[in-house]
Amino acid sequence: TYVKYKDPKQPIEARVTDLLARMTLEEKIGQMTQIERANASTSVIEKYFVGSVLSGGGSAPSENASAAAWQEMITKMQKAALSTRLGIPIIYGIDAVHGNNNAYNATIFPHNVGLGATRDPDLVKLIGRATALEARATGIPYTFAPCVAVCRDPRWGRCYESFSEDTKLVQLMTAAVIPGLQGAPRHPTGIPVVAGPKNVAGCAKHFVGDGGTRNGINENNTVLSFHDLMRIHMPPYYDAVIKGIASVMISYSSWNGIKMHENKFLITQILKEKMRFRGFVITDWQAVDKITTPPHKHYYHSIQETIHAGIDMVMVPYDYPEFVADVTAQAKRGAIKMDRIDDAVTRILRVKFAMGLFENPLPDQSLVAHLGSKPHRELAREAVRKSLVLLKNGKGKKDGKPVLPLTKNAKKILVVGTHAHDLGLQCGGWTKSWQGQSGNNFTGQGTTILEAIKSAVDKKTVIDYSEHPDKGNVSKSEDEYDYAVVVVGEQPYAETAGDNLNLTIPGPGPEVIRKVCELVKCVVVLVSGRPLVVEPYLDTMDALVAAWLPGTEGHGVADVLFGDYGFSGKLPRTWVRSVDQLPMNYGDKLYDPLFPFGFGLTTKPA
Ligand SMILES: OC[C@@H]1[C@@H](O)[C@H](O)[C@@H](O)c2nc(-c3ccccc3)cn21
Repeated sequence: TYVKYKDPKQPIEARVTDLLARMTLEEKIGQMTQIERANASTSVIEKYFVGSVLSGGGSAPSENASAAAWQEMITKMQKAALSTRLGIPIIYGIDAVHGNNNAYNATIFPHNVGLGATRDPDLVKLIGRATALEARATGIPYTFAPCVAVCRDPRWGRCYESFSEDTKLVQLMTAAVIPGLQGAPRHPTGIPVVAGPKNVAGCAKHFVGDGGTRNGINENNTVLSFHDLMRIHMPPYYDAVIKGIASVMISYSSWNGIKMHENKFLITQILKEKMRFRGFVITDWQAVDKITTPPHKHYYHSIQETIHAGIDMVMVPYDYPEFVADVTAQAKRGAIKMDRIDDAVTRILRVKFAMGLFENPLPDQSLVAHLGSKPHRELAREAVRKSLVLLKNGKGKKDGKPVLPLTKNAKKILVVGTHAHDLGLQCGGWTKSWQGQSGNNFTGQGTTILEAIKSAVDKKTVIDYSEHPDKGNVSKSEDEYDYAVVVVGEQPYAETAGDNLNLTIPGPGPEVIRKVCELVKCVVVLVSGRPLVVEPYLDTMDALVAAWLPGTEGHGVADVLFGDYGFSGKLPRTWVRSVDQLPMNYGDKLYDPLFPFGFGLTTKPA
């Protein structure tokens, strides 16, 4: 018999309507349920009609799983979903936020703060496309990206996930990366668009005002008038909707004391009705639990509050039996309205049909070679080059001439610091694991800054490397080293673990800077997710480069240090003198930065 929803020639809305009409309450609630892969067995997927599975940060089928292993895992889950009565495919989501960063051997691109420094939307669009391809290489059709936060306080642990403090720059990058990830919309009507099997569904996050919390405290309270919220934090969502974003993730944070996850006014009236967002709204991880203190305290009621507010899909991710039972009970009692459930399921099905998931539910094995591919690494290297911001170049205590670009045929150079030869540190959080880690063998291929320097300089140049230089090996250096490259910065972090009230350069960075730069002409390369307090050491440095979190392609750092390319990056954020000035953003009346938003020295290619 003819089944309309299975017919790809039918209009999407007709397929949605037909399928919805066939669904039982259990099947509808299943579509609203997203569970973590660790508990997504075929029997659970079948029994609960699960609509979506995710990998939480670092959650992979096995240690250093290959693209094929990822695909195998997802295929198994998808076949379970396709075996259910109506055969609705699952949508598998992951945080591919700077490349497909969970996957071993993926290309790790600079985090968003570095992309903001490039001011290059065409580059960012290509990065979106490459990220989509590397996600599809592992069989994943959905990423929880882009983060379109407007980070207004660098003390926020997620500030590096934000393109900028400036709303317009965030909008520029948002409007670029979404068509990269999803494919370009044919017309700007806000209909969810995922152009083909090499694209992925995106997720603009975290709605709204995640980057505006008090003192940058993660998941805290954003205190703003409605007009300031709309002026500073809302515009990127307008661009996301116009570009056909498939989903929007709600922020853990609150606006004027109201938890975003239960804010019906902003989710339903503003995003869905005023802005005509047509995709689905998803919660953050256990965010339904977390609208109460302690979390989960009134879970039954919290479910009603959040779904009533306009939540469509819930990232449960573990308590799915309780979640499904509670939604079912409240739907049967009319405590949760059926037309709310039908709206949620309609939005989810609309995205699944729009992205061709019914026609192509299974991973495409022909794509595995794109994971960490050479062209993507070249693209990432270009992004690194364009993201570095040159903050100081010369006028040191020595002879005051520009120090950069460095000469490639020095007799002897010194490379020092914790971040000179550490792939993990240059990638930052959300890399292979949720929090990231230091070390050189966890994420597969990549080039450290030291390795890049070694391959850039003349083979006759002697390079002394010392992670922690002591007085000894630099004391007799006055005439020994042509220059030193000092690479220091932050340890990896994600979310609340990154909240930081002092923004000092972590030890032993400051002492390494002092020790080496007082004796040798030095270029300091700062690897951090945000501006740090550098004023106390600035005079001792001959040059200072903000490298942000560049990712695996360290060659991009050497490319500009040695003048193969000129420096072009511009600050996407204000560089404060001291945390006492915070919050202080471009456009504020009181604005006295060490380096202003948009600052960046340039050099000519050597
Ligand atoms: O990884 C899924 C989402 C991600 O997309 C969101 O941007 C982020 O806020 C987030 N935090 C957790 C998470 C936080 C604490 C413990 C376990 C998981 C999970 N997630």
